[in-house]
Amino acid sequence: MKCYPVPRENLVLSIDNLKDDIPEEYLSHKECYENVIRKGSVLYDIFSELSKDRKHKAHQAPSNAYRISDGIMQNVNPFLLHFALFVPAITNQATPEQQAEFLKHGFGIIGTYAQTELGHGTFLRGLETTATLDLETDEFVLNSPTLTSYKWWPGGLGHTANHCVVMAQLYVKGKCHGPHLFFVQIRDIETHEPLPGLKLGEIGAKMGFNTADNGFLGFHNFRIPRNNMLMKNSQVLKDGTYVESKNEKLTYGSMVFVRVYLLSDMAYMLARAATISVRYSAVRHQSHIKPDEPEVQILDFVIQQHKLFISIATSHAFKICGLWLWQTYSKVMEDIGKGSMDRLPELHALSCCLKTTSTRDAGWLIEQCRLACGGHGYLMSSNLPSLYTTATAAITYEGESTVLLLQTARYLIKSWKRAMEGESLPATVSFLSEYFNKRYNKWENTPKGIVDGLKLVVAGVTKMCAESIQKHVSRGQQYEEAWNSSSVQLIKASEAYSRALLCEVFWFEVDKVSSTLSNNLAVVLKQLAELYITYWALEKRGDLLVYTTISKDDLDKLQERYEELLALIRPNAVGLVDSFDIRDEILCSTLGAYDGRVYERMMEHALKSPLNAETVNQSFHKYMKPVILKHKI
Ligand SMILES: CCCCCCCCCCCCCCCCCC(=O)SCCNC(=O)CCNC(=O)[C@H](O)C(C)(C)COP(=O)(O)OP(=O)(O)OC[C@H]1O[C@@H](n2cnc3c(N)ncnc32)[C@H](O)[C@@H]1OP(=O)(O)O
Ligand SMILES: Cc1cc2nc3c(=O)[nH]c(=O)nc-3n(C[C@H](O)[C@H](O)[C@H](O)COP(=O)(O)OP(=O)(O)OC[C@H]3O[C@@H](n4cnc5c(N)ncnc54)[C@H](O)[C@@H]3O)c2cc1C
Repeated sequence: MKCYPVPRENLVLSIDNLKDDIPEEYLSHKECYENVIRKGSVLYDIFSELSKDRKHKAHQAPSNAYRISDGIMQNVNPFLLHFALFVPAITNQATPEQQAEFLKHGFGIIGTYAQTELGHGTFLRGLETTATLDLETDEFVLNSPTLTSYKWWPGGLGHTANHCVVMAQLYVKGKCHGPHLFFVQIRDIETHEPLPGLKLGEIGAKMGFNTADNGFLGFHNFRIPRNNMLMKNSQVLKDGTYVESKNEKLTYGSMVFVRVYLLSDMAYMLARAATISVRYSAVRHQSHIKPDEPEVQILDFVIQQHKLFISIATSHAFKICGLWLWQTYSKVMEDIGKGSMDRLPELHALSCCLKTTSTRDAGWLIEQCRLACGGHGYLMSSNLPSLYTTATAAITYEGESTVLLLQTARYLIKSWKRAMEGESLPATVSFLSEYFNKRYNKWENTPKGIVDGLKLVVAGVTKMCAESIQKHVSRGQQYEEAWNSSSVQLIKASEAYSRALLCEVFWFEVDKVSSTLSNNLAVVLKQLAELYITYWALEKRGDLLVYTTISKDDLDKLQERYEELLALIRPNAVGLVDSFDIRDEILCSTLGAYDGRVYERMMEHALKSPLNAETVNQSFHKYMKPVILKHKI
């Protein structure tokens, strides 16, 4: 994509529309939506101008351009779903002819991804919306047969989108073929009124994501052409013949795409939080370390470093693992294009557990960054509350975290069985065979040794799960019941697996590139990678004591090394967050701006509160005064 400034004369709306008179947090729910549409429409116009030469391609990494909207809107862009899922669903699931047809208007249509329903989000096979082929008219008839079948949650569906990709149960000649995707227009392009046969609205205020305009949608005998089913993988022919996909799970491909991408997105969210809290901790002086010396920068407290440096390290871990996972994704998609589905289960397993761990970690680490800013972190103007609610939404959307971990566990158990049967396994799980064949070394107190130890934990917990399932089966439970009985341990296996993966990929990728970097940079990157791995070894010390030969003495040495690393990173901490290179306009934080004018910015922002527009609020005269006067002696 060419990144030149768009000439103003090419834009329908003035760039001045991007400015806010009142900070977003003081607006009502409705005003907030209208405000982000005002700003979002300018951005949409700019993005479409910038993308004019960019051809939509399947499995293409998202452009970073959308980061700009993080600065323009402190909340979520209601057009996000258009870029994040609507267009990718079409490019990945539609035939080339359909893509040309559905995307011919480019940015002239605004779409969303309507899959989740009131009654089902996780269990896709349980979705109730139906798409029934009418052979006579060559159309599908869409219906929402129950209240629980209403689409519920899609971003931008409430008021913004005029099209969507809908997941519905496909019925042909009375037979259900399971969930399939359909391209559906939902609003008139000119009037924006919902089309007849649809019931459309917004689902109401949420914990965060409030400007995402999440909506509901019901269908009543709503007709679309047969060709509107996305037919790259499976087809319905004019005579009603159903042509099966090579793998029915390819329909879930758009979710895999976003799950893979979320790792990089979480790296960025965490970089923003770390930048704010590390800069603030360098500006703020409070309390003494030595009683007779001046008050210190709070960043000099080792416990503050412990709270914050893990966020810097984790952001790098996610960024590097995100690239690795993206490359894996691209390779698997290329293979699928050539007809080989061999690595699809592995990709699914990797993307499920890494999406879960990265979103969960980002959530609690952003919260930790907020707490590390004391009271001021609680202010909306710090931007940490907003970062937190946006990041934690990702723990649930695009696949609920427990559910996705159970998907990875399924793969681990299968792989364990294959190891027992002597089959060779993909590189990402080959350590299970080594464990089964008892080929493991004595504990080694190095990053590589820790990575090996974490893999032993995965293998040990996976073995325990397999035995637990077997035990329940031998006591008379069906396999699926035994699975449910063992689910606490299965989650543990998946969590351990994602931690081992993150540590391994981070360490080995940094090691690999370090020879190409300047010595200074290589040293700092390695310190961050080692900090990350040592942090997790100490956090998981219980598991390491159970499943490896680590000793108390080894753990004491690791603790010592961890504290050494904090001290080594301390002088570079501000430089490290500066190197994330996030502009103040995108950081949107009174606490974290580059110039360190924390207190001045806080006061300037406080004065923007509508309550400060007058010295006495009218509610005083209306309500307080009569009460005060009544009780006045
Ligand atoms: C300017 C540019 C801007 C660009 C912007 C980019 C920005 C990105 C940032 C992100 C922003 C996102 C915004 C918010 C979006 C939220 C959207 C949503 O939530 S949308 C809604 C999201 N909703 C969800 O995520 C719903 C979650 N639920 C699900 O995905 C499924 O129901 C399920 C996977 C849980 C089960 O499915 P089910 O059919 O019951 O399957 P079974 O369990 O019976 O397993 C049978 C076999 O299938 C296998 N397999 C399964 N899946 C896959 C796969 N994908 N593949 C391969 N294999 C798969 C499985 O391993 C097993 O294998 P085996 O063991 O037999 O060998
Ligand atoms: C901010 C936000 C934006 C969203 N945007 C979109 C969108 O654009 N488009 C869209 O289609 N959807 C969207 N969603 C919906 C989202 O994808 C679903 O909410 C999500 O997939 C979780 O499904 P659920 O709500 O059915 O949770 P549930 O599955 O009902 O989860 C409830 C509890 O049940 C547990 N549970 C469920 N099944 C199992 C199981 N098999 N084993 C063990 N435990 C289980 C879960 O772990 C959880 O604890 C969005 C959601 C949010 C919060």
